[in-house]
Amino acid sequence: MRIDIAAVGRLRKGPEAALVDDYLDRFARTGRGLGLPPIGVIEVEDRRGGGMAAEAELLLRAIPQGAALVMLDERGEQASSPDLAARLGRWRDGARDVCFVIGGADGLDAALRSAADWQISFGRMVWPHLLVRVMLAEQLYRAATILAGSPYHRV
Ligand SMILES: C[S@@+](CC[C@H](N)C(=O)[O-])C[C@H]1O[C@@H](n2cnc3c(N)ncnc32)[C@H](O)[C@@H]1O
Repeated sequence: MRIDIAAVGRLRKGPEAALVDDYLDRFARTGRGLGLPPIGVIEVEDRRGGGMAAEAELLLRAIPQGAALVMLDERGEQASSPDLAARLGRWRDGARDVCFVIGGADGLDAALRSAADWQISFGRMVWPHLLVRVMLAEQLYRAATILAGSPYHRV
């Protein structure tokens, strides 16, 4: 099984990068005992001004073939943390790769979004993609702690 975050844009050194690294490290440590691999980060950047369609093409080329696609979008399902944990456990038990996709400043191309196995929302407001990467990393760590039965997540 592979777990990746595929994102448009480069996360440069700074507070967001430090937080993402911290949560991904914590996920790797917690996940070791659960049969969950460390999370990979795939970044794409369209330098030719091709917009969302060009970004979508770059993302599709970078995303592991056959992975379950979870798109981050404000119009998606407002899932709960236990929902995410349960799905993560099922992908693991089914040895299914999974890739979480975060768009750039313009968002995710509609055609790409329609290819998603699941679209999840962190609320109806729009967040900057760098903060979404931090929140997703924390939610994936939280999901691992739920699967581990550790007290990090309070019901
Ligand atoms: C700045 S937003 C994109 C612009 C936004 N789609 C719009 O139409 O204004 C960048 C990316 O962050 C993610 N994102 C932003 N807000 C989100 C939310 N509330 N829930 C889930 N993902 C979100 C999505 O992947 C989005 O493509």
